[in-house]
Amino acid sequence: MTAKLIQGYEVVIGFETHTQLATNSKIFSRASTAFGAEPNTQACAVDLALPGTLPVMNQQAVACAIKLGLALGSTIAPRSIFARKNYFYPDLPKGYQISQFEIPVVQGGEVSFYVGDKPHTVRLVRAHLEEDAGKSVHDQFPTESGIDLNRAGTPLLEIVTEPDMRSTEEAVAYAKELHKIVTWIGICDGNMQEGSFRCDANVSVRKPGAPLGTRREIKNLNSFKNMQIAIDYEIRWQIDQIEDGYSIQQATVLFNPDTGETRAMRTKEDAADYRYFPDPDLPPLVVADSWVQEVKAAMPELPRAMAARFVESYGLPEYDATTLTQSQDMAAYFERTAKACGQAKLASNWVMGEISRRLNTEEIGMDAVKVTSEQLAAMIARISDGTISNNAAKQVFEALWTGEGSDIDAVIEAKGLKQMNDTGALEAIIDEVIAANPGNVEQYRAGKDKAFNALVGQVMKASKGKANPAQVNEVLKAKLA
Ligand SMILES: Nc1ncnc2c1ncn2[C@@H]1O[C@H](COP(=O)(O)OP(=O)(O)OP(=O)(O)O)[C@@H](O)[C@H]1O
Ligand SMILES: [Mg+2]
Ligand SMILES: [Mg+2]
Repeated sequence: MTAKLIQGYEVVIGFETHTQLATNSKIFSRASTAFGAEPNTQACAVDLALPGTLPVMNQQAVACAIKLGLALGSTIAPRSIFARKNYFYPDLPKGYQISQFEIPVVQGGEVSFYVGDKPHTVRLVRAHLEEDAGKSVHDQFPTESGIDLNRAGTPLLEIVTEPDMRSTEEAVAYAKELHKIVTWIGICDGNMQEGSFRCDANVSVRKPGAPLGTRREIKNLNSFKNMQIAIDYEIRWQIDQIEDGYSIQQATVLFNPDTGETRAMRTKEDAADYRYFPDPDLPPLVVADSWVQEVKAAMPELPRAMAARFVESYGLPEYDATTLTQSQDMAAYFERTAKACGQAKLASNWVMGEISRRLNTEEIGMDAVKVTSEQLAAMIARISDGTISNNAAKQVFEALWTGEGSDIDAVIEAKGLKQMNDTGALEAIIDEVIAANPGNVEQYRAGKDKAFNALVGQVMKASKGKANPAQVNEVLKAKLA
């Protein structure tokens, strides 16, 4: 792999992503995981590890891990172990976090994606189940910090990659692909603002061919935009340090969105500092193959498989298929439209074009789309049967989107958008245009294509845009021959 160098340095990036699993209750207790409750109303005795309580594994969380493993071609460990990761922090009243260390439930696998039109693959090391900690609240009280333990015990799947990424673009593309997959298979709601999908980017730089440089880990990047700014800044900062003669210290750094800079928070613990040991309260996690098969049978079709099918069965270009499978909603909408009108490429053009453009400008999702797939299909049918032109269709679409009309034929009628399909009337117009533009006619006969286009323009204008351009071409050519 040839990587782009920055000032003669190669960039190396590895990701740890904490995905909050979409379970109703916590990983080891029955407390709710709903977001936004009053502070400290959703942490029970188990989440706090009060004496006499015991954690009980949430089966749903394990099912989520199995799904991810199946989606990414990983090995699902038949037997994995929970460990205590010991550290002190005010939002961790137990003094340890239950995590998986030596034997995680998901091992290996890979994520494949495109950067532009170049395919990339990032290998996974592992994905392990763990509980989240609480939250320290620093902006509620002027002189004190608060602790909110609602998040304590929320199930997380930490997905760890090999240090396989070689640029910021690649890292962001990886994160977007992973985000797409975890939301697609329904194990995570993907809400980055609420912290459901938190990425830590481990960044180092080195001269090509040199051993790996020392990494600094940027914590909790909560938007793709911030991710890009933070990694870019971190790369520059590390190169500047090295060029100035300093060495890089392994550290955990925070990104400040207000300044666009990263700043060291603490020097990084090594695994040994956590004094990991198997949690005596939890037996090994045993996943029978029959369970894996059961989950597999219920897996939805994955985005890449779906894209391949769109190419195969609808004859779509690769680009269309990849774009349409950016989200399940969009893919489903496309497919309903294509099936209903039998014009897959036209359906794809409208979904990727007009529909996407309007969703973007109005900052709404597919769930709030204002033209139903039935309406779009009916409109496309009117384009392909020659009732309206593509241009007229834009006006129909506008009326549907704004709610001005809902029945396609009624809108076409009311706006007078019907294409002229009466050959006699069209011929009359063309005769008039030919008579009125002898100059253009002469030029066309002398071999000037431009003059022909001018005549087509005149006919379209005279028909008030209702002539069918293909038909105009045909009749005009015949008459001029
Ligand atoms: N030299 C390096 N440059 C960039 N990334 C690296 C380098 N070495 C390791 N990494 C990446 O750093 C990440 C390390 O994650 P891992 O969970 O194994 O350990 P950790 O960060 O020490 O633990 P913790 O979960 O406590 O943060 C991996 O994604 C790995 O690919
Ligand atoms: Mg980690
Ligand atoms: Mg880490």
